[in-house]
Amino acid sequence: MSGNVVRLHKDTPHAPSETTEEPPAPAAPVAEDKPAPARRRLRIAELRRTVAEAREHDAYRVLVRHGAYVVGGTRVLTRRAWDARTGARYERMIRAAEAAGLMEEVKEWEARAQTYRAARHRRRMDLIRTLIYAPKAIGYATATGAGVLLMLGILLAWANNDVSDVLTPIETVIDIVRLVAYVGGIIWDPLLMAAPWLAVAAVWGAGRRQHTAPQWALPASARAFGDTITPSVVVIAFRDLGISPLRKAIDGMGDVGAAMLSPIKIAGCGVEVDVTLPTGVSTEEIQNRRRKLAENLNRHEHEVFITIPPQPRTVRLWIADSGALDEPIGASPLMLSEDVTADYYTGSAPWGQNLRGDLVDVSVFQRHILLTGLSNQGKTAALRALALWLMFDDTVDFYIADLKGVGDWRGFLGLAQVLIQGPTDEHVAQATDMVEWGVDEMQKRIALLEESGATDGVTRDMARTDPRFRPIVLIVDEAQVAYGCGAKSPDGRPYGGSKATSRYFQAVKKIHDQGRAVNVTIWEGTQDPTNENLPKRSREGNHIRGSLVLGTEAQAEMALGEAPVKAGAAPHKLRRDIDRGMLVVTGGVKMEPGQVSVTVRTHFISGTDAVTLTDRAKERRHGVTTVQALDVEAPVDYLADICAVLGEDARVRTQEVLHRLRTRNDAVYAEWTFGDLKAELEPYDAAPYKSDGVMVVARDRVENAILARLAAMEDDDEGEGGE
Ligand SMILES: Nc1ncnc2c1ncn2[C@@H]1O[C@H](COP(=O)(O)OP(=O)(O)OP(=O)(O)O)[C@@H](O)[C@H]1O
Repeated sequence: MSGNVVRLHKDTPHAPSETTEEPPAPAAPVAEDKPAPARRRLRIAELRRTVAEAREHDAYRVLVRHGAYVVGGTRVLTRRAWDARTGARYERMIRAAEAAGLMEEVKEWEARAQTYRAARHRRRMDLIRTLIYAPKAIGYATATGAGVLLMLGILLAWANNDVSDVLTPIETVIDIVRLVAYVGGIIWDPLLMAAPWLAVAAVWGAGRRQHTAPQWALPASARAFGDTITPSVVVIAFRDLGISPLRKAIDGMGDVGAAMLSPIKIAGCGVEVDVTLPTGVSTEEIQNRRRKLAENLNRHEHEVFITIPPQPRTVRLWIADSGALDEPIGASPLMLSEDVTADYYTGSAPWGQNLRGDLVDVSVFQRHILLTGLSNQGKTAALRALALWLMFDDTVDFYIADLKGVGDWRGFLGLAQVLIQGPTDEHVAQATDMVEWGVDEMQKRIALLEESGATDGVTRDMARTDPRFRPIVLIVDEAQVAYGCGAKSPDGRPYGGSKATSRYFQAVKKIHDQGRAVNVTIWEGTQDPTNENLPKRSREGNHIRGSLVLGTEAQAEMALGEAPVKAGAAPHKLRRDIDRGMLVVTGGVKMEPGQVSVTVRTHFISGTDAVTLTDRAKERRHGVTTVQALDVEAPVDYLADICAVLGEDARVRTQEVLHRLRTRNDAVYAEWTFGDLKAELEPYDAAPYKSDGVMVVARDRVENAILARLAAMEDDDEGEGGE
């Protein structure tokens, strides 16, 4: 049997040019089958595997370790010697300062280098002068020495009365020189032979002290060294980030790379350090390589936080001690004392700890709050923790709508004025009614404040003594249910959405706009934000925005705003299900100048503990009857009422229209005047006009107005968002 074997790759080793019946050699059948690049990749992979296996062998590691100590130690000592004899050190410092953009330091090091060079020049000139005068000086010294020895000899001869003693001192010196030469002759050879070994021992010692071997070859104790965050660990982590200008700059700095770093400070269960970046490297590039940086620092990604401090071209790293973030934080201070008190105006709620381990208190005074996060990560618990503190100020009233309704807020029964619990459209309608009530209350208060002529808004004293100004906190948990509700109220307006007619959204917006100053605030908890379930305008009306873990950076921007996320706030980098209760917060908490967000590990107050606390607060409040179901009134539709009272008449006098409206709904229309009627109809081009000398309302115009309104609502339904 015969056949032609066609080789597609001519560079295949041993490719036969002729017909062959031999089967391929069994030694490398797979490799031979593959094209050259694939074979090369295969070989590289094999090589890597071999190297990795070799690293497992102790003997190989010892060999590499000690070899690297010698090579590295030689490098270290050579550099030291070179530094000691030349201006290289100054040059390096100048390059480091230049790379870090520290121009003041550049000038300082240039001045030092100049001083060093001038001193060296002086020393060299002195040496040359010495060499010129050396023969003469040696001559003088020899003659003087010989003269002194001769004088000594003469004195000796005189003392001993023996003329031969004149030469004794000179002979003694000659004997000593001979002895030294003899001893030198004996030890010179062994010294010559031992010298290389002594040199090797010296460089080996230097290499060992500096850990110049690769990490894998180091003994375990020295390898653990990598867990400690030292300046060189940080510098090497940055150098190996894979950013070329950064690597070049750090290489250029040599062993003074630490000039980029501020002192490394202990901060809670980790350390904090500011790193000034060389020119050409942006803070954003560093943020984008968080995982790699963390790995270079021997940490998990979640253990390294990168923020942007106010100084330009600087990143601030907070690096957790390995595993420290997985340790729970202590119980809430609310659980530790039975005498907790709260003050809406002057106090702040104990919420948790920041990463430095400092307590984080949040002031909720006249602040709207928005907490977001993926489901089941601790949003309700974090929001509830604030209410569980504030309820100890018994001048504060709570109006709560829990649109999940599984009992998370049950403890507030008998404490809150209103507690709506449930996820249906009916519950959304009630929640909307509750928030709209908040708007009415807010407007009443604004009018009252205006009338009173108060100049400092609602003072603490007013809030405590005048029930009309008691702080009101409206809480809507799972607010995405309200924003996403498709149901409409009887007047045709939707509860949900973000349109001009959306009832829940509009009510929240009004409270965001004006509620703060009159002690009407709203706190919302929402899940998994999107533009649909949390409109932009609603997000931005809040003073405190906090986010638990989220899926994407885009969501993080929705939750917290673009600026904090750009500055390093990263709820999307938290770990789902592991970092439960960990919140990235903007506003309301103490921050350093220029800081825009704080990562807070919140204390967890379980449902049972929450009930213990609410029971305690209820005792102090003496029985509040909580309304659990609002009798939602169908909002009045004026246009529809006017149309109805016109009946079959084509035109009806305004006086008659007002009379018929009163008959239809006296509670609403008893006080209506011609002005009210005109104000209602004018925007629809259906205002009363004069006909045969009397003011009338035309039925066709009112009907057209209703049709136009209906069409506008349908357009709204079809259109997008319209925030
Ligand atoms: N601060 C915290 N520390 C540790 N674990 C927490 C913390 N807060 C909440 N958890 C855990 O997370 C679980 C869910 O909490 P919570 O009900 O507040 O989440 P959620 O985000 O409101 O959920 P959903 O959106 O589905 O209603 C709790 O049962 C608790 O086990």
